[in-house]
Amino acid sequence: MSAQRDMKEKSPWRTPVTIIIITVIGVIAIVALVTVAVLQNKPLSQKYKYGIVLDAGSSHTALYIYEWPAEKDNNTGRVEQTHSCKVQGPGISAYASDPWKAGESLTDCMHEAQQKVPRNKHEETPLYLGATAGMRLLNMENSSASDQVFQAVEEALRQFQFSFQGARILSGQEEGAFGWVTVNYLDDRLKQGLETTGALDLGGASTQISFVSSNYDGSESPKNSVTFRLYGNDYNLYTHSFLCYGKDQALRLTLAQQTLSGPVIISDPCFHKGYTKIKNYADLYDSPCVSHRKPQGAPATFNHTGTGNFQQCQEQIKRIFNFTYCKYSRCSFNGIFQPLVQGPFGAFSAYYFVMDFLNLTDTSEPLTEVKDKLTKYCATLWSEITAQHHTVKEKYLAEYCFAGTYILTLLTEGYNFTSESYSKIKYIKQIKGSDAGWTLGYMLNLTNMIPAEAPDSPPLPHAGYVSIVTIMAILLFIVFILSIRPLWSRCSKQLHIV
Ligand SMILES: Nc1ccn([C@@H]2O[C@H](COP(=O)(O)OP(=O)(O)O)[C@@H](O)[C@H]2O)c(=O)n1
Ligand SMILES: [Ca+2]
Repeated sequence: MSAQRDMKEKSPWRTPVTIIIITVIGVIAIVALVTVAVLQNKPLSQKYKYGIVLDAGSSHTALYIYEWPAEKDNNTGRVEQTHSCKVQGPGISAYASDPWKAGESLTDCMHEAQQKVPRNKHEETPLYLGATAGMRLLNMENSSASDQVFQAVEEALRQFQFSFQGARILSGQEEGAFGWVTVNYLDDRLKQGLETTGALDLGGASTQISFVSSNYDGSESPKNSVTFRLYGNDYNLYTHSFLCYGKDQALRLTLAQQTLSGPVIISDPCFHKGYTKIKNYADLYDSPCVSHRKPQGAPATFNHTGTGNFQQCQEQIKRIFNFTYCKYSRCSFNGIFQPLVQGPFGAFSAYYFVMDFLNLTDTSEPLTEVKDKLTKYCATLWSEITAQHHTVKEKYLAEYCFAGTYILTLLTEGYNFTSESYSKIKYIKQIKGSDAGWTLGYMLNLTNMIPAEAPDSPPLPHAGYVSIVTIMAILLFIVFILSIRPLWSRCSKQLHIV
């Protein structure tokens, strides 16, 4: 017994200094464990990647900068638009006779992009330019002029340090499908496999409609069908792009059918009473959408005069749609197949700009009321309109009655939206800070940022992992304190005795 006691008393564990050292080491070890566990799993939130897309539209070019977290596997982190820049001047197709100016026009926005993307990221940042209906029309009309515009634009873009990936014309199908991808990606509908939103895009020279229809398998009109496999879900998308049915070309089509006989005065119900302007026949017919209809022996100019009548304007617009032939089970117009519209829709670009200007974006309002309001707007005298909106450019201001009427006619007569399905349209400019349009979908596709299969989800989200490690560390600490408590009390007793 006494020998045993001697051994215990001589044990180094029993000296107060040792116990203090063990306690301090234990506490440091636990604090270190928690710190390492938390830091190792903390997302490296400062590291981003960037991508730049130039949307060379028929009326103007816009630059978009996108950003996404770099640490996510295969770049599957959320992509967001961080900046946009509107290029001064017209779309690149307007520089056909002066191609180098098309390249030059982009430099201001490109310099802005240089400022916005961190310098050390420039070389690795992909830069794309996609051109839409304006260049499609120029290419049809004069393909060498279109090539020269592309040459000039490419040369200008290569001057920058970004990783230039090329400039090209998007097909109408691509334009429609990528617009649909953008809207559904931003709404988080793809990742979660939710019901998708259709996309309605109204440009100046073309317009796109894209949606998933449960009773459409793509076989009836394969050229209107695009299939995607995204996050493990298959989508069979109906899409169509109507060239010449963007709002600026549709206005030409509408006016052209009123000038068939080459009159000197045109009384136009789509323009306000009191509006009158001398216009050139040559300018009106300077587009492949209408050039073949130019009246023979027409005078050089005509007097474009408004009468401000929504009903008659709608009648004029209806005449630019051909409903007489359809070789499919059902058509929208001009013999183009279209299943019945289905589900919610997002309407963006000029759909939004026009309806926002007219205060008609509230689609919970009955369609009859929307038409009543537009009837009143169109009937307002031009002098009153200009007085109410003196900051808006006259050319744009003059066209809102036409544009609003065109939108309602295209949706209800062209695409067959009913008062019920119309209420499922949302006029949108942006979703969560990113513009609705084809550019984001285009970049996501070219950078393979939407995987075909659903990514393996981690067993626990980051916050859950950190919580568990913290709880474990606290429990370990409590167990540790409890285990050294007897040693501490013995130690203090010893100190007392000493
Ligand atoms: N603030 C704005 C910006 C554009 N817009 C119109 O939106 C349309 C944009 O078309 P776009 O240039 O993208 O032409 P596409 O190549 O897509 O046919 C044009 O008709 C513009 O006039 C508008 O009404 N208000
Ligand atoms: Ca566009």
